[in-house]
Amino acid sequence: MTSIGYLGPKGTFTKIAVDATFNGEHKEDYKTIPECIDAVDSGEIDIGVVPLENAIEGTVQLTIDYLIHQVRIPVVGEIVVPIQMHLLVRGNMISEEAEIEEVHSHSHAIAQCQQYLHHHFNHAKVAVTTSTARAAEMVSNSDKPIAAIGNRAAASEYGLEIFKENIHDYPNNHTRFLILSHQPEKVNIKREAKGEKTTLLITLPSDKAGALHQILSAFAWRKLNLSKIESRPTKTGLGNYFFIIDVNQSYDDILLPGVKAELEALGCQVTILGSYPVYDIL
Ligand SMILES: O=C(O)C(=O)C[C@]1(C(=O)O)C=C[C@@H](O)C=C1
Repeated sequence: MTSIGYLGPKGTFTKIAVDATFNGEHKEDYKTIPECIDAVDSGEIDIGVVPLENAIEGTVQLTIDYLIHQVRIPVVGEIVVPIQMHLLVRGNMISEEAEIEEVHSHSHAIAQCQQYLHHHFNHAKVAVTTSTARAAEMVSNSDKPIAAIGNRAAASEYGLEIFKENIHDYPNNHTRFLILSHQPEKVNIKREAKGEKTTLLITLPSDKAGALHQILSAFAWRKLNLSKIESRPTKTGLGNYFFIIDVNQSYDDILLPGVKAELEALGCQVTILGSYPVYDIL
């Protein structure tokens, strides 16, 4: 049976992404994103699902850096999930905000509720956990007046109440998750894809005027639509970057191989991180 790893425990947004995309496969939870990615790389599990980017807070840097620097696992799919953050507490424990002494959650969830926390919980300690569901689990096991930021699934998984709904700072909130696997034939998804993407990792040859412009024109004159460009440090010194570029189409036989050859002729190093379908969970 195919096994799928995710950032756990049960009740994370990553688990929601997994449940909405895969059928009855064996699902294995991991405490951290690197542990989940390592398990895919070593073959302990067949597929891993990890968060990549949130509409409010941006890239999950731990994920992208791990995929660039530590392992090379093909991206075989993307899942876009709507995100609603709620404040979760133990039932009958808290009647007003002022009683809550601590708020716990994943750093990316805390960042998505920054304004809310600033206006309502300046009195409280805000603490980071390995995931939103881990925070919910902690709150359910504690007899202190503390709260977690998490989703509805975590509230029911850990028997918590929703003290305040939709506390994320901007309404149109989504997170992109990556499906990683060395065995694409094992990836069996129950949804229709809504599009295709290719992600390229590009290293510039040297600090040269107009280099980024030359890279972008290789896509532009072929009329390839980009949906994201991001730079991440190569970690070799200040000013040295990789560029990660998402193109809104699959790796075809002509256009993208043409881009790759053109960039290599300019002295760039080009790695295809994946060419994959995109699934939207509405
Ligand atoms: O902690 C969780 O529930 C996760 O699945 C992680 C994660 C993230 O890293 O971005 C996923 C979606 C939300 O953006 C907040 C947290």
